[in-house]
Amino acid sequence: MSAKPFNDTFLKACRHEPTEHVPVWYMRQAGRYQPEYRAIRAKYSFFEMNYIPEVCAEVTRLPVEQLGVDAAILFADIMTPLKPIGVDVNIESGVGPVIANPVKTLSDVQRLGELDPESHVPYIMEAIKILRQQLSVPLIGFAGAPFTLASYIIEGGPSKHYHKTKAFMYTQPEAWQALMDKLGEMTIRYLKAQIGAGAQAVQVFDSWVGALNDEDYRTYIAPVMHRIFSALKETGVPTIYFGVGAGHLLKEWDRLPVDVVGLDWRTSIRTARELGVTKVLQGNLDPTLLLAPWDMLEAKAKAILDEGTKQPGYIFNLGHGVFPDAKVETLQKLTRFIHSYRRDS
Ligand SMILES: Cc1c2[nH]c(c1CCC(=O)O)Cc1[nH]c(c(CCC(=O)O)c1C)Cc1[nH]c(c(CCC(=O)O)c1C)Cc1[nH]c(c(C)c1CCC(=O)O)C2
Repeated sequence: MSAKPFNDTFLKACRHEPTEHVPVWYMRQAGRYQPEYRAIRAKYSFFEMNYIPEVCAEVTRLPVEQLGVDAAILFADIMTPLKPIGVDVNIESGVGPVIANPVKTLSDVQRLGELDPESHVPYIMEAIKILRQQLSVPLIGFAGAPFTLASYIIEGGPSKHYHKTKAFMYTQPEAWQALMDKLGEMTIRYLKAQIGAGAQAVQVFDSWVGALNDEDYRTYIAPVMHRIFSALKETGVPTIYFGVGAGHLLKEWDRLPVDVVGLDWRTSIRTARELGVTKVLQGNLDPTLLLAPWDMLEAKAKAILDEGTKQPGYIFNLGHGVFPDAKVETLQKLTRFIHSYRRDS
């Protein structure tokens, strides 16, 4: 049991409530920039780290203890629930997810199974239960969103332009719909199971949905995202929606029953507010700035804090994940700076 009092700053911000300091956590706060992570990773494959709840919990706790952030994010991958439903995926270091049996047709979609979290990913629920005993900050669960998962399943790996994915969407509407239904249902089950096990907030990563224009987003994606966030609303646990290069979709996102919108580094908080986004905002320091001189990094972080804290309900984060070449010391210093920040007026 942790002796520290529980720090609920992050959860308060998710609920639009004022907080004494600005809560901060970092996407990819567990990863290769940490020597301790690299040492553990040297012993296991990515999914082995996932399968052993004690290892998963240790890697999840590492950045909380090392950086002093206000939330933990479960150590897993957006691909984790796809393996048990029949996607032959591997995580290759420096590449990302690689899929041996990409989906090409409706029958490929129909072959994908239904996720039963208790029997398919019991290790995830076990890791969450262990972490809830150990952590004195909230634990964020997460999942990939249907478009982003579909992009890996259809392309077979990382992609630049998502040609195959979009061609599939345009030319095989019935199969696309079936895939969205299946992945939407999987996401709901997976996140509800994480919440049932103790996750105190959930983030849905739609990293690559910015590849769609706003009309296609409305047609092909908004309905399934609506279904997911409506289903999660019943749990009362705060939800976060994040995407990269998705600034043009923010008006659509503001209509979803989601609590927090995660901004990538391209769209400023001011722009999001000017577009009329009313949700709690999370973000969005360009992660490359972690490599810049400290004075520049501090000035950019301060400018973001000045914008973000204009109203209650703001969470500091990076505008995408920490890169492997970031320094632990820089993230420690940044975290201290965020915590010491107070608005001038
Ligand atoms: C698109 C996406 C993936 N995975 C994820 C996303 C959405 C976020 C984003 O846009 O970055 C989400 C993710 N992946 C991982 C986490 C763990 C929690 C955390 O943020 O600390 C989370 C939340 C661990 C991981 N997932 C991965 C690593 C690196 C694995 C290793 O040690 O080799 C980690 C720590 C692998 C992975 N998995 C994926 C990619 C692009 C990569 C990175 C490729 C690389 O740089 O090696 C798919």
